[in-house]
Amino acid sequence: ERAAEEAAGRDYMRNLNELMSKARNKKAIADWDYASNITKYNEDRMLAVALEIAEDEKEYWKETMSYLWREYEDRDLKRMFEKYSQLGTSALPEDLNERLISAVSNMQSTYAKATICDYKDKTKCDLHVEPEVTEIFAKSSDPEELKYTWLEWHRVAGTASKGNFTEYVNMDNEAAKLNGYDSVAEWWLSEYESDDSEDQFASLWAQVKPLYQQIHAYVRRHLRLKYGEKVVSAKGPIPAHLLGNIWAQTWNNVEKFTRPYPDKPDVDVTAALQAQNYTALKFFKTAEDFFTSLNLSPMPELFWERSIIEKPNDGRDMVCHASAWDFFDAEDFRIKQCTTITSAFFTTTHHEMGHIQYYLQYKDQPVVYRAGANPGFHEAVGDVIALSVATPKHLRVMGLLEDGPDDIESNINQLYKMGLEKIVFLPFAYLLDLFRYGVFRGTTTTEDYNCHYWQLREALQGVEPPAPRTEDDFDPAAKYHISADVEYMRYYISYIIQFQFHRSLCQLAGEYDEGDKTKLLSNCDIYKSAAAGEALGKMLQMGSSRPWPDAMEVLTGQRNMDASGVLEYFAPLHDWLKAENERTGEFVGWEPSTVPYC
Ligand SMILES: C=C(C[SeH])C(=O)N1CCC[C@H]1C(=O)O
Ligand SMILES: [Zn+2]
Repeated sequence: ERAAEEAAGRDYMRNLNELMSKARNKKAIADWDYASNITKYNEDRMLAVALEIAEDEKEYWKETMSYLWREYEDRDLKRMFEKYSQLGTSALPEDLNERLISAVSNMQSTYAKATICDYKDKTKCDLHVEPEVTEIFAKSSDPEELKYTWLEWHRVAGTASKGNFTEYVNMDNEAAKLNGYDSVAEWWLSEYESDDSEDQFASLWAQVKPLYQQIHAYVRRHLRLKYGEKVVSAKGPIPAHLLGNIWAQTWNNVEKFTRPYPDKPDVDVTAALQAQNYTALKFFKTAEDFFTSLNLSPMPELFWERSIIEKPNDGRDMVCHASAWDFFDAEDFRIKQCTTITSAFFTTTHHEMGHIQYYLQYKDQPVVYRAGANPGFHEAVGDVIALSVATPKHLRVMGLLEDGPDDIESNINQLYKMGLEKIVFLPFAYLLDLFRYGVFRGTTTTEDYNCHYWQLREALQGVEPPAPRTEDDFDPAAKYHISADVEYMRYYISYIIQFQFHRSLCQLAGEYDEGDKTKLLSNCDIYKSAAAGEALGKMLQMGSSRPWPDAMEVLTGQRNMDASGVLEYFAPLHDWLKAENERTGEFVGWEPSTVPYC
């Protein structure tokens, strides 16, 4: 009897995966058309398609729940039913779903259309966050210009979305409850398939916090030397507008005037890329070449035809924030990004192509399994490749860096550059969703959004706003992912596990060996390693068909996330920073901010 039931369930599931492939394809097309050309027509069509598909999914769900899948013996079949039993936002009554979709698309279009006037030329008022504001933060060292730009961007892109954000939180929490969760926080956490994910995340932070505090202290000292102690105090948090990035999430742009050994030859990768006439297309072809050097998949013809790799100059409004898209038909995969020729975008291109590679590797899975083993895995694929590309060894292979000394000082400089991207980012990524967990759970109310956000920014990141803030401001929405309802803990996890993946791949490539001090993890390049490529491909092909510890085990032999990879990679830098901060007597950590923001 049960066998017959399961056989019927198996047939049903095959059919449902086909139906869902078509539905998700239709939705992806409508979402893509809106994101790549924000017009009323495209917004209305995106909404109509989403509501139509939500109604279809409600029907499928009733049928799905009529099967006795909880008693099935076939674990795989049971897992598929379990995933489909999560209806998501389609569980909402149509009117509430419409309010949810509208609130998010209003925030998205506010963010995409937001412009500010130039500090030096107040008649030039068409500056977007990409590329103009990003470029100002990369190049300016005028504290007044940076403060003005920071305040204006947070006004036009943050404050403007406070109302829609509250509507989105209320609607999304309704959907969470209809899916059996207390709030969206628990729903997002369920993606990590452990009952103690929050504790795991906190334990990871405890492991890396000492390293972060050392690099924070070192950078604050050099910013104080540059801007003076009226602008940068000796023991307080660092003002957020001086760190080379509008969100202070990575600090690469302060590297050139804060590096440990300034007289060692340095490579300005951006200048080298521009000098060698790199184009957006060449960024993509170079990234593709790395993946094929590992015997992984090339980009399909359709990818080159349908991707948008540069900001169109037809004046349209679009979502410039880089993204990679699966159209769930096993053929159509695209990237949309407004590439500029900088080392940051060279890295981003590898990051986005990592998503596409994951889509390609799991494209033959049932559509319900076409996702990362957990959201952090999807963000880690491209970054793992970029860790090899960023090594002096690989940059020389590419002709972007002349030969130079491979001495200790150069290695510390290299680790410092990587630390400004990878260590610095950890508290930022962690706090962004600690903030939203609090909002979804109601421990942060509409009256204290901004206060709680800045309390977390000070407590974990040791940064403070460039000027007083009030609850009339809503600084969180000035970050794309908050305005676009994109979960962010995935990046925090990615920046931890990518070093576990990197270590295993380097061992497989013969580029690293724990006992061999001459093979530094930070100088490993897996380029052209078939062994590494095969192991990576095996993990990626699994998609979300198994719990993520099974996928991690396939590549690393480990079944848990831990900071051992990142701590091993940066160990020489950690030692150097501790000695340097002691030598200079720099206070490690920070005293409370004196800027009013609550
Ligand atoms: C490049 C993407 C698209 Se998935 C991105 O949003 N990233 C990649 C690094 C962290 C995060 C960010 O920009 O905030
Ligand atoms: Zn990504």
